[in-house]
Amino acid sequence: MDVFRLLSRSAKPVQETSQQHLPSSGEASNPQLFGQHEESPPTANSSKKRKRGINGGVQAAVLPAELNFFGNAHNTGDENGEERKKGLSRKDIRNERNGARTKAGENDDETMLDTPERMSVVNCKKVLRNHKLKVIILEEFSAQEQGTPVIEKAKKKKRRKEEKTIPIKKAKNDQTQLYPEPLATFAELRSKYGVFRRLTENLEAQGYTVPTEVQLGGLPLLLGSLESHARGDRDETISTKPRKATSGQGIDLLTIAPTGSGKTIAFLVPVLNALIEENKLQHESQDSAELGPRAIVIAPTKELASQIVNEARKLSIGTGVKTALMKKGMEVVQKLDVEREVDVESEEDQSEEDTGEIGSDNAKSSPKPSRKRRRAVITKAAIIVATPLSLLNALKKQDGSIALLPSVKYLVLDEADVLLDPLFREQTLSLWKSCTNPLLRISLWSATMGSNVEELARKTIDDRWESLFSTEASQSPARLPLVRLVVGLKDTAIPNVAHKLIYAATEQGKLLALRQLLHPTATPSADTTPSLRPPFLVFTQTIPRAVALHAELLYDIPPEAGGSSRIAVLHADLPSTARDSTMARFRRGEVWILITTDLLARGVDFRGLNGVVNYDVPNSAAAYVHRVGRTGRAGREGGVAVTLYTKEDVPYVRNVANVIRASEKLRGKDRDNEGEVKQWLLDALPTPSQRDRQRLKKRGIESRRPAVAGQEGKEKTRARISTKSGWERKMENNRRGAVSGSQRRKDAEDEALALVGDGGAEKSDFEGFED
Ligand SMILES: Nc1ncnc2c1ncn2[C@@H]1O[C@H](COP(=O)(O)OP(=O)(O)OP(=O)(O)O)[C@@H](O)[C@H]1O
Repeated sequence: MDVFRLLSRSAKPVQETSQQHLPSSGEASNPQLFGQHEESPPTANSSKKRKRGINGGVQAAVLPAELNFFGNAHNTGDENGEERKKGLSRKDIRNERNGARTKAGENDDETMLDTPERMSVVNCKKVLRNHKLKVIILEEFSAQEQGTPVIEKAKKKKRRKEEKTIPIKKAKNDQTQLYPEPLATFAELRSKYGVFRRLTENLEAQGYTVPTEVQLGGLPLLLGSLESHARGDRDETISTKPRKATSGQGIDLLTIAPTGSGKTIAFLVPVLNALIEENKLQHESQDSAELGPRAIVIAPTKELASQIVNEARKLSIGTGVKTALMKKGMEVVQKLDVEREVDVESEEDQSEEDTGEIGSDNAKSSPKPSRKRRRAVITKAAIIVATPLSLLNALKKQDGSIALLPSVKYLVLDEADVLLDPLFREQTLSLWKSCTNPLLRISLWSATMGSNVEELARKTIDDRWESLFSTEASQSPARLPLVRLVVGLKDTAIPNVAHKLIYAATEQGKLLALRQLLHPTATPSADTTPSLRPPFLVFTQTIPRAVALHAELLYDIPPEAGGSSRIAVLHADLPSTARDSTMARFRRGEVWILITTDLLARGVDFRGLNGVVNYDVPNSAAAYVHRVGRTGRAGREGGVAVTLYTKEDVPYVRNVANVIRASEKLRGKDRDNEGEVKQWLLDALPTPSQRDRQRLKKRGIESRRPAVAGQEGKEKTRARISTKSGWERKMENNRRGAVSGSQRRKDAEDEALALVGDGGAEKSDFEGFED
């Protein structure tokens, strides 16, 4: 069924241009965003300046075999094909490959593998550069510093400051760049890093062929030991020994990588692998629930949190590691103030608890919080995925303090910039501080990260360290370095999405423009930008606007195409079950147009999404990056991002225009006449002041905020979404007024008649006039 034809009222169906590759109809392309069409390394007489990007127009050069690690999405298939012809099963092929690199036995316990092939630093550098990966040590703690009591360190630090010598932390302009050996194939997870067989099999079962950039850069950093990463220009071979999860080595990582680039896998695999290893080391009979949760993943929305849980569960099948979504009524740790009751109750409910993990009915059926007979369902999951508030509520004790989480060794902040934004900052930092394990490893992930967030992360790591080891007697364990991994250009939208910036002048103009997008009347001719086709998301600034837009568009879809059931609205004011069901219907393809707020702007992964409409201009450049990043996931081509703007938005559109321009440059459209944002437009758009930008980020466009009590006239109605003109509204109001007036008069007359009837009770025998 052609969704577009059904949706369109156009007499002439829009013809697809040959360039249109729609993600929902086509095969997913290579999930890597950069590097596939890279030229061969420059020769002595070739220019140093090279054109990059997936559509850079550069002819794909044939790389020497030892460099061509990432063009092998097809190679892998071909090789498999060849080996299959030889009659080898997939498992045989895998074993043979693993065997070729390593002599790893069948036993998963044998995680230290033979030294596999290594890449030279020169090649590492080339590959990292081609894939636009940059790894920097933000904070490093020298060997002499390790194990020194903090008081001494502080004294030393003070002395250094006084002497104006090199501080412990390297100065910003003196950061050390790392060149970790990139992960060429997922098979290397096992052969080079000793990742557990079951985990790699689960990964393989998802059908991924090549690692994305963030995976090829991030996984070696998190799975290998830092000493193994080549530094600077030393051309040495690189050791990639698997690190023992419990040894406390490793790094804290801050990752900035494009939307849809597979960050979830990049943070889940190392955590799961470490937990499987810990499970193996634990005494078999020991109840894992006694340990408490060992990893916490924090995400800003319930939708993203449950998506991470699904991903983690798929990866951990058969590994014994449980993941739970934090839900109301679920307990994470035993809090002292409810301890006695918990002990009694938890014993009573032992059988129930055995199945008691996230999503199970146990969580739902947990009793309503009654202070006296509180029945705590303490989760046995090793990984808890939660929004900041849901976890904080579960940790809150009766006296208002927060219970500690000493068992947690891995803390992951997904969408870290928003979690450390004022909206969530206090909650996130409280949770971070409650993780008191000295071996805690933290990783922060997002597609956008301001320097203030980076600074806050560094400060929190420092403060936490000093508060944990502030006594002279305490000997601090080895301090972990803080590393930053950047993929592509920081704070830029993905290059595989086509952007459209449409001036609609007024609110009514926007509605007309959106209807025009839904039902185009003309065949796109010269315009090479693919048209918007369902399924797509529509973002509004506020919940009332999302609700109003939904009401306005509800009957725009013809009944033969499914009618109003094809369009839905999702926002934070809806009950949890309604949110879940709308998400499920959208994922199943039953809903084609989903109107929402920034609730779905971050992290949520809809694989076949064709487009995003910014009905209201996003509040910041970062918000734009995340909203449009809901399409074009995992390298899929054909996604479209449409932004409508009115004259009220003009002062702020530059933010968006700059992001579009940078993303088109990344795509190779850097000449003025090729891109959506022409130079004349950029010149004409005003640059918002810092204050304006901050105000916009905090409050959005003022006129679109819901009316508050006391607002009159135009102020009150400006946020309204409707195609009706003011005059039509007035006439409608007059009509409504007239109808209700006449109704009132009729009611009054009826009342009067009734009174007359009552008053004449004594005349009840009146039987009419005689003739
Ligand atoms: N190596 C891979 N090959 C193909 N697809 C992949 C690969 N890794 C992840 N994916 C898919 O890419 C999509 C995006 O992944 P994910 O949600 O982790 O992105 P993200 O980087 O977290 O995005 P965002 O910044 O929007 O949160 C998912 O559908 C995932 O299944």
